Amino acid sequence: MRYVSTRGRAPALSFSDVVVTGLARDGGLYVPETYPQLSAATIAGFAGRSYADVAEAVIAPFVGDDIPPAALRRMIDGAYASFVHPAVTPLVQLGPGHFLLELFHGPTIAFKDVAMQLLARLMDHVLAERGQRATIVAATSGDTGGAAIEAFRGRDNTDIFVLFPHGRVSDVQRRQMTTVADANVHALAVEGTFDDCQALVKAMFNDLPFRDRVGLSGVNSINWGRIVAQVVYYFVAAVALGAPHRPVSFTVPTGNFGDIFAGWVAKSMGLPIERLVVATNVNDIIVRTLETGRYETRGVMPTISPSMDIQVSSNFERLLFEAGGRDAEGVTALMNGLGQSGAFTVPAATIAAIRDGFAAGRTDEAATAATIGRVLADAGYLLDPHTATAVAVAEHEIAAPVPMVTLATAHPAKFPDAVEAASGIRPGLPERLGDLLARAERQSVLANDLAAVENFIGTRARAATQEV
Ligand SMILES: Cc1ncc(COP(=O)(O)O)c(C=O)c1O
Ligand SMILES: N[C@@H](CCOP(=O)(O)O)C(=O)O
Repeated sequence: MRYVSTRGRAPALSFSDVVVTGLARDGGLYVPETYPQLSAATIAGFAGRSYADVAEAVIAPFVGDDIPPAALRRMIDGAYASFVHPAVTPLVQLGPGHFLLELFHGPTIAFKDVAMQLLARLMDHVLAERGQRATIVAATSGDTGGAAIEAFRGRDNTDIFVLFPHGRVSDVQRRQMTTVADANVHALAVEGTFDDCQALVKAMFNDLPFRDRVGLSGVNSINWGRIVAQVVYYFVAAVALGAPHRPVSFTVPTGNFGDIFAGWVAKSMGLPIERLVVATNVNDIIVRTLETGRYETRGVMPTISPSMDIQVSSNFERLLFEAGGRDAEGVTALMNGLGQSGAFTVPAATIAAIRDGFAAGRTDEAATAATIGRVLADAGYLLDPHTATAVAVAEHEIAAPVPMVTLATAHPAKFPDAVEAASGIRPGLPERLGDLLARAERQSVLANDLAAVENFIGTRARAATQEV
C-alpha cells in the first residue's frame, strides 16, 4: 500500500514512512492510494470477535508488507491491553434507537488513547528497525496532548513536545500533560489559541531545514496512523448493531475532523453507514461550510467543550481531496487561499458530494449544559460536554429504523467544573488516574512565535544534529 499527498507534490510513501513522517513535505496530508474493500461476509464475520481481532483485520490491509503480521498483532494487543473495559469501546443504549460508543476507557480517559496507544507502538517499531530517533511535535486543545504524552513517555527513540493553548484547557487536561516527569516529555503552554498551536506545528513541518535537523514527526491526526486506528471502532459498533445486514448512522463531536473522517474511511471500505453527522459547539466552521459552501475562519470562542474550540479543521483537507475527485492542484489552491485570506469557496461539485455524505449541526453553550442535565435525569447517564454537543445534535438526526451511534469522546471527569455546573454532580476521576490533582507540575510558557518555539525544541531534542 502506498500513500499520496493531498497536495500532489510530495513523494508517495509506504505505511511505515507515513507513520514517522506525519505531514507531507509539500504541506499536504497523506491518504492511501486506494481504500481496501471489506466484503459483507468479512464484515459479518466480525460479529462476536474481540476488538483486537477486528483491529487486525481492518488495519492490516493499510500496512501491507511493511510490518510482519505477528508484530502488528503484538502491537495491537499491547495497545488495547491498556484499556480497562474488556470490550475496549463498549456501546451503551441511551434511548430508542440511540446508542453511545464509549471511547474513553483508555489511560487518559479520552478517545485519543484508542489511536495513540497503537501509534506509539508503530512508531517505536519503525524507528527501532531503522536505528533512528524522532522529535515529535503535537498541538492540542486538551486531549491529544495528554494521550500522546502517556503513550510516548519514557520511550528511547522519541522526544515529545506538546503545544497547548495557555489557560484554555481544563485543569485535568493540563495536569495530564504537566505532571509527567519523564525526561523525553515537554509540555509547552503557548500564549495563543489551539489554532495558533496547530499553525506553529505545521510551520515547523514546512521549515524543511529545521524539520530535517531535528527529525520532526507528528502525532496529530495529520498522521495517517491516527486515522486508521480510529476506523476500527466504526466497524466494531456497526457490527454490534447488525451491520452489514442493516445500516447504521454516526454522530461525531467534531473539531479537527479526524474522528469523523475515520468514519468516512470505514464507509469507503464497505461499512454500510447511512449518515455521518458532524456535531460542533459554537466554533462551527464545518457546519457553516456545509450550509454555505464557504470555509471561513472566525475568532475562536472559548466554550465548555474546549477540545473542540477549533477553527482550522485540518482533516477537512483530506475530505476536500476525496470529494473533489483527488484534484491535488485544486486542494493546493484552496489551502493557499486559506493561508492568504482565512477563507475559500468549496467548488460546487465538491460541496455537493460532501453534502451527499454528511449532515451537520451545532449546539450552543446553554443547549450543551441542558443536554447534560436532561440526559442525567432521563437516562441516569452523565455526559461530558463534548459528547453532550453531539447527543444534542444527534437527537434531531435519528431516523428510525436506522440506529444512531453517538461517539462519547471523553469521560466527564475531565471537565468537572462544566459538568457540575450543568448537572449538580461533580464527577470524580477514575481510581487509575490516582493522585493526578496532587502531583507537581512542570511546563514552559512560550510566546506564539515560531522562532521561539523552534529554538526551544532545537536545543532540547535528542535527535537534533546540531545546536541552533
Ligand atoms: C473530547 C473530544 N471530543 C471531540 C473532539 C473532536 O475530534 P476531532 O478533532 O477528531 O474532530 C476532540 C478533539 O479532537 C476531543 O478531545
Ligand atoms: N481536540 C484535539 C485537537 C487536536 O486534534 P488531533 O486529532 O488532530 O490530534 C485535542 O484534544 O488536542
